[in-house]
Amino acid sequence: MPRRVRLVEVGPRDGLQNEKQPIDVADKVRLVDDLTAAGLHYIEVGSFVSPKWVPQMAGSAEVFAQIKQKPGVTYAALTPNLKGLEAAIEAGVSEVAVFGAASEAFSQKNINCSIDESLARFAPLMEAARENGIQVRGYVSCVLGCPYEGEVDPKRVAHVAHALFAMGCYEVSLGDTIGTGTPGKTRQLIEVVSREVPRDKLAGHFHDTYGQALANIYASLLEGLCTFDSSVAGLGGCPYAKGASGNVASEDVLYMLQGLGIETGIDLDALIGAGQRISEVLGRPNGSRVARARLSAQ
Ligand SMILES: CC(C)(COP(=O)([O-])OP(=O)([O-])OC[C@H]1O[C@@H](n2cnc3c(N)ncnc32)[C@H](O)[C@@H]1OP(=O)([O-])[O-])[C@@H](O)C(=O)NCCC(=O)NCCSC(=O)C[C@@](C)(O)CC(=O)[O-]
Repeated sequence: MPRRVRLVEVGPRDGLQNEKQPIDVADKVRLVDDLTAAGLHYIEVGSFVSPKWVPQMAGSAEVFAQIKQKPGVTYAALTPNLKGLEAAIEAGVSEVAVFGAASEAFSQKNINCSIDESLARFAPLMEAARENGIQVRGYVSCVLGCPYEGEVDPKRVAHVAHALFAMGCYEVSLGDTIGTGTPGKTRQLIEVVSREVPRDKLAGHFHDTYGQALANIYASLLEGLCTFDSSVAGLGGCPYAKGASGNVASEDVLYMLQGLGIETGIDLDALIGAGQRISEVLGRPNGSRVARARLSAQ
């Protein structure tokens, strides 16, 4: 079991990208600033993708311009291609993420190209990122199931994860996009993928659609992973995975890690405050069970 875990907060991006209602730039900025104040060291702020595909992320450059960036904290963005990277550089972003999939059908639906084409698209992005001193993280979606193809062979995940790692992604986040994974399958997946990418270069990204996310994180901890993506108040879903609920709530992950005596450097009360504020802005119940329990006990 690791002594310290790194939490990658994806709420402002993965969480908000799926919202139907418009969200003001000021509310997004407040969310990121609240997360910084809660002690997060890595915040995925937005994405530079086609506004026709994901309209909610269209204001990402303005959000980056207005957030208060604290030294030592990484403020990252998703970029699907060179055009996205150029927009991110223009907005002063210092770390980006590329996103591929282990399923052909999901790759087509999400980024309008095959897996091989996506990897070819990432190559010039990686080169330009290197030239500009920008670190690149990689995502693989559908690692434990695909909304269009069903079961996904772990070897296919390992192939894409290895390709991303080999082209220069410093870390590869394994996305259970539709949350169908269970702890045994998660352990098996990590066992297979870690033959191609070292465990300390892998992260877990679990959606909680089937209520398995915390169990899957625990299983991943047992397998030696020590980086996890999560979303404050359990915000989110995926625009290209119908019915997918949010990422596991950051507050719930933090509570579990604290119970295991694992350090993160994050203040749970401040995080609960951030999650409650954005839930009220969105007019929806707080998706964190820990937050709901704590707030109802006040
Ligand atoms: C990848 C594309 C652009 C391909 O979309 P395309 O239509 O094949 O792209 P294209 O190169 O043919 O260009 C078409 C138009 O898009 C524009 N365009 C092209 N690139 C960009 C860009 N970067 N920023 C802004 N505009 C762009 C381009 O300029 C052109 O504009 P037009 O001439 O028609 O006016 C599109 O499919 C897209 O934007 N997809 C994004 C989908 C997305 O953001 N999904 C959610 C994130 S992934 C996720 O949530 C999963 C994850 C990471 O959390 C892990 C997990 O849980 O699984």
